[in-house]
Amino acid sequence: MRGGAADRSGLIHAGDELKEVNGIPVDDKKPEEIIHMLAISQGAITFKVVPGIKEDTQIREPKVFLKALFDNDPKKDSSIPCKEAGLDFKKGSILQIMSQEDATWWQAKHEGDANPRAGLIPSKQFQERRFALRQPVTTLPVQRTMSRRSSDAPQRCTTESVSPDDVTVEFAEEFEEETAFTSGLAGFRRSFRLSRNRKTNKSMYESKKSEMYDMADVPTYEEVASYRRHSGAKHRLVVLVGPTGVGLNELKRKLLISDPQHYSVTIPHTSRPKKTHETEGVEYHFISKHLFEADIHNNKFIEFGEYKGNYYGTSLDSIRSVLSKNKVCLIDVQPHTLKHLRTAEFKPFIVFVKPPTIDRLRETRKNAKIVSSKDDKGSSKPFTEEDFQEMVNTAQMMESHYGHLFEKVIVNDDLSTAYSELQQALKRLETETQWVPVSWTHS
Ligand SMILES: Nc1ncnc2c1ncn2[C@@H]1O[C@H](COP(=O)(O)OP(=O)(O)OP(=O)(O)O)[C@@H](O)[C@H]1O
Repeated sequence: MRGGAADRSGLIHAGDELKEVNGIPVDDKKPEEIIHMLAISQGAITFKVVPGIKEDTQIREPKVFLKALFDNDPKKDSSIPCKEAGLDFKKGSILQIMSQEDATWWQAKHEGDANPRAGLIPSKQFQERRFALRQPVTTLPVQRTMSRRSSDAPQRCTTESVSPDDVTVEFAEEFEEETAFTSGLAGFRRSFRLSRNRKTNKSMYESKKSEMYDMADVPTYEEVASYRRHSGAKHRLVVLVGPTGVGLNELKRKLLISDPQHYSVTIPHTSRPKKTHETEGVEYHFISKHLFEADIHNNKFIEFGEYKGNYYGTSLDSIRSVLSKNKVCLIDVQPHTLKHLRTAEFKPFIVFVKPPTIDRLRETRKNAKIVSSKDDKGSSKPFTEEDFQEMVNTAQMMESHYGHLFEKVIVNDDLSTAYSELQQALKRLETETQWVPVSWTHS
């Protein structure tokens, strides 16, 4: 093992031929017998070896760090050659790779670990292969969202594709207007309300077919490098993800109120006519349906939906506009959108907001209201048992399919605790070094 006693001694190498152990010839012995001799010997061990060809290229190779995208418990791994030599790690652990010589078992240690001894980890290829064998092709529950769009609508706007968390975007405009607050933060109330409620048959949403392929990916490792934002550089995009009603808007609202000069949200586009009290670029960017469709075609929207025959959407340029003002841009999206945002340009910091247990939801949300999916008005109503259950189930599904993309998980039990956890995480983001995909550090 890299960093183990033999490696550190510098005297014994892979490829050496072992002739004797403690003066006992081992030419005729099986490896298990030699291992047994080693296991029962005490104190210094003497080897007689015929040196093989020395390979020391590894030492000069640059350090490689990988972020683990799955949990690994060698004790439960029946294929590992030696459980004691295995490295235990969790999703999100940063591993320093010490050897990739073996196609099946790499050697690695936890980044920053003072112990130089490496442990065995499954190689990327091996992990992918055994995961594929373990997982029979799963048939995901088919959820169809009824679309009101006309047949000539842009192709990407289809709602016929299916996914485990088949989603709908519901633009609850009336509700947004009801909850309007001070004009300085006006952008906030115009954000999309994202409804992932399967009960609804009133909403329209583009659900990219590629979402199905997300599920086919086997999350193994991602090569990462350390990154620290230098002063004056654009902020990382802050992306909140979570089930409907979990409190994404509430958390965003609190951040905006806390420091409107520092935090901001995007201004959505719409193809609906401007109302008399509205101003272009304040509530929305008002564009024609024709232009909206052209922009959809040109992939200008990160998310878009249709409501009462009008399009609403969040454009990539609206994110760029906030970031170029040197502000922290807060957005909340459907999880399948994440992969489109994971670019060197946006360097998204993805926060998963998770509901607490159902008992705690009952206690904490007694007086809270959720946007109703049962009527067209988007009016708010108290949470029901069904809402709580759905919130918990959706959260589980999101975590199991997209958990490897979340850099921070916050349980929204007590609101002020969740908020201060978020605030602290965002502070650290601006001051501390983080591990990000290596490709983000090349640009
Ligand atoms: N920790 C909490 N304790 C009590 N009430 C909360 C908590 N977090 C949020 N709420 C309340 O729950 C309701 C729904 O919150 P919010 O609108 O922020 O959810 P959301 O995730 O944005 O939902 P949607 O996706 O439907 O827009 C609001 O009334 C909010 O005040």
